[in-house]
Amino acid sequence: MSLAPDLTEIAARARSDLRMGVPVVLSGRGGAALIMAAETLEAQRLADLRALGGTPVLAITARRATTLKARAYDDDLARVILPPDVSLGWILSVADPADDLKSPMKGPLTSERGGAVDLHRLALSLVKSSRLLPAALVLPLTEGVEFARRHGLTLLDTAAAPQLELTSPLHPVVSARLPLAVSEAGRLHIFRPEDGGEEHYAIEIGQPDRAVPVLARLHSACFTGDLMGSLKCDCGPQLRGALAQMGAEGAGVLLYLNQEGRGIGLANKMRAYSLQDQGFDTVEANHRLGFEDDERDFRIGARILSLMGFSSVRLLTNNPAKIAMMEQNGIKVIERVPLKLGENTHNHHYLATKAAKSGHML
Ligand SMILES: Nc1nc2c(ncn2[C@@H]2O[C@H](COP(=O)(O)OP(=O)(O)OP(=O)(O)O)[C@@H](O)[C@H]2O)c(=O)[nH]1
Ligand SMILES: [Zn+2]
Repeated sequence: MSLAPDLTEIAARARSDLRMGVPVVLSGRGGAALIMAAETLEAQRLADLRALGGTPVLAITARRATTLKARAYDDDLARVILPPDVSLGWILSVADPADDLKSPMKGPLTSERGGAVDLHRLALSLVKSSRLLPAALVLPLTEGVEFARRHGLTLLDTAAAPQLELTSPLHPVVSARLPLAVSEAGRLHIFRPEDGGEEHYAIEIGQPDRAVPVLARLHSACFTGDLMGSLKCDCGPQLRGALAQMGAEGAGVLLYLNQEGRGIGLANKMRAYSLQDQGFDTVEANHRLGFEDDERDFRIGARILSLMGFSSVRLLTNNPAKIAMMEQNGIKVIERVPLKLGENTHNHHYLATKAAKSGHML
């Protein structure tokens, strides 16, 4: 055992740096690069980056590139070449679709073609998992180790692990009795990832028999719906409805997964809401921001169920992707239990879009 952080831990440090606007050095088989998140970039750091010379690019996802009509030569991402007089405002307007309709012409944007893109791809996964806008400045470096040491920057060297797994293993921390309105026999369990990231919770109702399928719900955090009573989605009524059903049956498990906004974070979800006010639906808004429809990692839910000793569930959901992910990750879905609650005039279109575009069962 070493006192030094392992790669997953260094990746977690890198995410904190990117959120603060501090650059990170990536190194791998394809060379080395200095990266910065577009969202947290400051004018002085952009000037410092320019002073280093070389040719930085702005890595964006193919989703964002489609909206911007930039060529994505690298399948899932595009490397947009910075104009010689690049400004902070230009970078932010490529990264953030907020003003796309007001000032549509950012280009024409020219994309880089050929060469290795592993580090660009890693940069985008890091900014995405930092819950920032999916856009990163990437400047190739001739040498990474000494550069990182000289500037005191985090160095993430993936040469030994090109397929770096950014989802960290989870461990139970504590559980305690929690009497609830739906059942006095409630218990709250806390699970913490090894990399110090967001904790996830499980509410166990009663004492479900591990040998039979348990009534289960994988609920993704929705600050607006769960706590504020937002009418834009159905999360609050679904959360309370699922707990009520478990209380009525006397047993169940509800996972409260901190994957706000289908995994894009609350700030990005609010960006998506602004785009929805400009006329885009929930899926289009995610795409314009540069995200996939759903960025959640449902392996987390499957792992928590396994850690709690459950191997088969009666899953409360209308989402076929959740069922597929459970099955792929070792949890048998014996039955789908529909959960249709909370439709209103504000979320009618949102629910219809989920049915039409994400295959939700009505
Ligand atoms: N990005 C984005 N996320 C949203 C939007 N509306 C709600 N959400 C998030 O979507 C998630 C809702 O997840 P779930 O309740 O698991 O819903 P689901 O995937 O439709 O599946 P079931 O409810 O099980 O059928 C929460 O994390 C919400 O914060 C939106 O317009 N955009
Ligand atoms: Zn919601």
